[in-house]
Amino acid sequence: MSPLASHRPIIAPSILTADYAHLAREVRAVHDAGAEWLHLDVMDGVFVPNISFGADVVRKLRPHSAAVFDLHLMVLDPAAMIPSIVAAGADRITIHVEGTIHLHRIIGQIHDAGLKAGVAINPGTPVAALEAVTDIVDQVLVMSVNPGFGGQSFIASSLDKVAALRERRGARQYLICVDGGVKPDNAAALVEAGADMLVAGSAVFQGAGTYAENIAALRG
Ligand SMILES: O=C(CO)[C@H](O)[C@H](O)COP(=O)(O)O
Ligand SMILES: [Fe+2]
Repeated sequence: MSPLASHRPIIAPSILTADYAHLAREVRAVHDAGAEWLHLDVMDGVFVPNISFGADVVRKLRPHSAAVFDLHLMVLDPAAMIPSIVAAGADRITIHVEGTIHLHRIIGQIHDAGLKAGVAINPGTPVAALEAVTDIVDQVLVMSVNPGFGGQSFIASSLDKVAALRERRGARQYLICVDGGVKPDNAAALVEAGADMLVAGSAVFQGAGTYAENIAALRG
């Protein structure tokens, strides 16, 4: 069973596909449209073949939104970056299993700063890679596209990973999150399989309806 009181998924719009020329307006708009979380993708051009933004942009956006700032660090060796991301106003920080050889230590670093910590796995990484830290993390993130870009197609085998994580969770309290290619046509199946939080970039910012309609469509 989900650790959430009800199994209404948290929707976290990813600003990767928002209008970068008007980011403050965009983050206000999705929060007003009903998104409780905002997903901020930090990319270093090394761990992934793309560069997005860093702590300075997060800090500038912070006064424009009361949403939970959920940072997804797609960077190699995130330890050095974490203090500036914390100071910028992050609420939750997710790092990649594949991005560090000191996973346990960095989760502790995030917790010591008073934030919630998450761990992500790429499509090519099995759920078993999370096993040693699932008792200390607040969320796990299943990447359902290869990280680096918005607007990619959902990788179907991610659904099995979500189901496996729910199966393994037992009494632990971590949220199961999914990121990449999440659309109204796969959101219900993801929630049914056990997803508590859905990241959605293009489905929200480039969907057919208003932001409120696009978010409602994901909640089904
Ligand atoms: O981490 C990410 C990419 O690496 C993004 O959060 C993700 O791609 C969201 O965009 P979309 O919903 O369009 O796939
Ligand atoms: Fe992301």
